[in-house]
Amino acid sequence: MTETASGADPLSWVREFSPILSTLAAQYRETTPLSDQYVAVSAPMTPHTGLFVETLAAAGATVGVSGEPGSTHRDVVAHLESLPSVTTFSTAGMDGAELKEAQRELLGERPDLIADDGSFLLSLVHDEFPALAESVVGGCEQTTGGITRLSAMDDQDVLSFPVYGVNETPMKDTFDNVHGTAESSISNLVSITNTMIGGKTAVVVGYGRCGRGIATKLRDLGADTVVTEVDPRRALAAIADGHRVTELADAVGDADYVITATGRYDVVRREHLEAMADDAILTSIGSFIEIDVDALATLATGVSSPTPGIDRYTLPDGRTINLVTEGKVVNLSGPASAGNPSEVMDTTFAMMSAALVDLVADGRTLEAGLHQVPDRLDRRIAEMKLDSLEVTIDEVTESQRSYHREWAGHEGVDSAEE
Ligand SMILES: NC(=O)c1ccc[n+]([C@@H]2O[C@H](COP(=O)([O-])OP(=O)(O)OC[C@H]3O[C@@H](n4cnc5c(N)ncnc54)[C@H](O)[C@@H]3O)[C@@H](O)[C@H]2O)c1
Repeated sequence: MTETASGADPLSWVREFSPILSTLAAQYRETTPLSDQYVAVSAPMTPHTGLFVETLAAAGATVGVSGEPGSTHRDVVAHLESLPSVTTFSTAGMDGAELKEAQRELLGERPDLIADDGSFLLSLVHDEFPALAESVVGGCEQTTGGITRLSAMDDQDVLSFPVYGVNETPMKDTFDNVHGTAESSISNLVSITNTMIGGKTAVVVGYGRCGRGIATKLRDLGADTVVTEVDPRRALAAIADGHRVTELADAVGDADYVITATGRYDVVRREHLEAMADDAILTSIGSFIEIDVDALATLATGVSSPTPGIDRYTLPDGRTINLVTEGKVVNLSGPASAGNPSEVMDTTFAMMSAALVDLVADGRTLEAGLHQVPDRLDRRIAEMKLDSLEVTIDEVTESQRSYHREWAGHEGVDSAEE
């Protein structure tokens, strides 16, 4: 992982592309909306997360941060440790068990608010610290995988406090998941493998927000794209968008790349690995749980590392499968990975900051459970982004508003084909 020279501010580059967080930090410094709040943050320890933590500190919060395996930037940890109101609880190189212990230690600080990525802290606090969960004011979650777990917890009525689903906001949905993830995943895949996309066959597993963005951009780069799905509507959308759709077991035999984007467990399993084309490049952009790496290790007769970020597994019949970044998400776990583009993380972390401030705003009383972020916050972040781009847009007129408010007495036919 590339880091800044010792002594340099590791956030300075991303700061230049993060006008919304900078504006919010300046506003929050005046109003200190999070004074007296302890915020526990769990997120990949990248420069973007560093800026988010700085913004919370500017808002008056005391902040504790833990990262995730494979994506911790040591210089960011050192920078955050130098801030008076910030403590880091994880270090680069920690494995899953050590990280969980670090998260327990972080929860030992009795946070008022939790900002999560993957719902690791939010599920841990409910699972192991139910008394503490009762005292947490609220939380927010920025990933699809995290929202899946939180939805299950909400359905089972186990959430003890309100949580804003930042992942479900139009801004996150449209820019981060579709464009940001696709751009950063493809650019990381290309730079780690040093291969050309044009003319290759790329199998994209999962045609949700990320998968659709990735398949579309891969095709724009000249790939022959094949999509696999479990949802018939998403499969139809992929066909209508011009991709081939088939079952994964059929698709892998011709694949130059297999790219998972589901957030689901064991999506690429032994039967797929056994049928995979010789020299296929296998990677995940959704989560480290999607490829059954243990099955690959069991099948293989040997493994080598032809270049940083690639493990080449040799199968008994001589075929090889190239696993990228050990099956961990490619845009965060490669030797030089920095995650999603700064401009995208700027709006996502701005939304996370605004959601936390909203949870403790005067008079706010939200019931325990998973909540949509209020549209006013999403619009505000979008407006700030447009302002930063110096782009202006039209406004809805009063006559348009009143036409759509009135439901009786319309003349003529009001059909979709008017
Ligand atoms: N790497 C990143 O920077 C980054 C950024 C955003 C999201 N993500 C992650 O990417 C994953 C996908 O996110 P999303 O927003 O696109 O989710 P989504 O729910 O919109 O899409 C997931 C799709 O996968 C499909 N799917 C599920 N199981 C499948 C299977 N076995 N085979 C084929 N398709 C299957 C679903 O039907 C769905 O269409 C999540 O884990 C999310 O956390 C990663």
